[in-house]
Amino acid sequence: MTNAYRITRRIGIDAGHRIRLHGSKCRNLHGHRYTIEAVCEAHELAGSGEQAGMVLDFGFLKDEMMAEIDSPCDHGFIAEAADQDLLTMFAPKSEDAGAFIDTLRQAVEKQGFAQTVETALGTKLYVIGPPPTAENLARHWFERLASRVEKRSEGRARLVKLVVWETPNCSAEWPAN
Ligand SMILES: Nc1nc2c(c(=O)[nH]1)N=C([C@H](O)[C@H](O)COP(=O)(O)OP(=O)(O)OP(=O)(O)O)CN2
Repeated sequence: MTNAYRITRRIGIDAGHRIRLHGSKCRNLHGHRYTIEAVCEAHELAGSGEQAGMVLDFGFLKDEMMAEIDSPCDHGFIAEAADQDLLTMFAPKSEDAGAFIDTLRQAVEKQGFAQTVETALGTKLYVIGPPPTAENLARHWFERLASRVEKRSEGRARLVKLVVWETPNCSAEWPAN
């Protein structure tokens, strides 16, 4: 296999979550300062234009990570679609909780996630299918970001890994190789 250039861009977001079925403290509502790293590779660097000599402009990569990760999730709450009790807490008082949750689940089914600020407190809610562990978030954000990297680099670069640091000591990455 031919060698490749590799770049990494890091962003940080603050978000709340809980691991519904966790046997210990992580079933509580709590927050993390997540650090998210996107690793991109290209076999050749851009030969001309403003990205000459680059896999993908770090600034462009940041833009895409902000749009896909920061904008919907920063200072929001990340929930699992099956977490009925939690989603009921977020349901606006004016709306039937069942209908609110059904709408979120349909969006998750259709596009892999749901996002809204039409919640009881008007706060950001981001819903994914599986429990919001570091592993699942790494895979989720990888899948959301991959096509953006390809498009923004005009097909030159590909996202090869997304790493989620949930605490300064704990990270998960997708894919592992
Ligand atoms: N493999 C995983 N294990 C755990 C996850 C996870 O996403 N993947 N998540 C949690 C909890 O969300 C928890 O907040 C983090 O766990 P823990 O390391 O126990 O938390 P600390 O605050 O003790 O972390 P420090 O870095 O030691 O401060 C649990 N497990």
